[in-house]
Amino acid sequence: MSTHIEAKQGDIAKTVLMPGDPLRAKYIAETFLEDVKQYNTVRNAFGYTGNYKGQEISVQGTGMGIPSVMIYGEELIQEYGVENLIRVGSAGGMKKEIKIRDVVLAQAATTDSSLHRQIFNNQVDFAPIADFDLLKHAYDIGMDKNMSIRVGNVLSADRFYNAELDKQKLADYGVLAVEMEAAGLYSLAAKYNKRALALLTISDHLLTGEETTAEERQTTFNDMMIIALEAALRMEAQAN
Ligand SMILES: O=P(O)(O)O[C@H]1O[C@H](CO)[C@@H](O)[C@H]1O
Ligand SMILES: O=c1cc[nH]c(=O)[nH]1
Repeated sequence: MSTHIEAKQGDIAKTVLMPGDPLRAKYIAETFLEDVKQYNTVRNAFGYTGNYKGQEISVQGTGMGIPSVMIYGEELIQEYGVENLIRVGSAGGMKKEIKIRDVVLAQAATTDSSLHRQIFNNQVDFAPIADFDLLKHAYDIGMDKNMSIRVGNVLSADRFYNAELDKQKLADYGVLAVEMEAAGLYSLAAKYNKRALALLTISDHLLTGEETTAEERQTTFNDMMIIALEAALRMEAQAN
């Protein structure tokens, strides 16, 4: 048991899918996994372990924002020996080439969080990046399945509501989408020499104001979940 997770040692798999929304964790477990056991209910941050095509995989809801995802990431790595951390989140599109329902693979994560200034004592602006193997597997899987995949930089914003932020400048510099956790997850993976990737389904668009319907969200979120699960299988095959 760790501070925020009540699982016993051995209850959590080496690869964990990490949605912000705990109900998305429940949905993934119920829809895609077999022989599911729930290992966490603390703070309703639901956590499950089950089998996907014979491979043990866990799903952990992380809550919203860098502070929250870093609590779960830290405990999963430090207390439960997790190796692969795969965020499956929603994001807002920031560039006109990015369409609602696209799945963005966050190759890097820019942030307005002070996280890296604190870690590196203001010496550098650290660039948090995805694990290349995870990224390549996810890209290959998405392309093979003819899914609408985009790869690039995202913004991990500290505030969901931030009228002051110059989003146009970020878009001009190639930032594809905004979400709230990837930079923290990537930095944690770098610190502990683990692997992390954020897959993000575009649920709304900051330029057009367009939003997905609940039904569309479910179908496209499924695409992202399938990519994450299949990438997890490839990581396990690679490790063995
Ligand atoms: O859908 P999730 O994974 O929670 O991700 C996005 O949604 C939340 C904001 O509504 C933030 O956590 C953001 O990163
Ligand atoms: O953080 C987020 C997530 C989805 N959509 C947004 O606009 N921001």
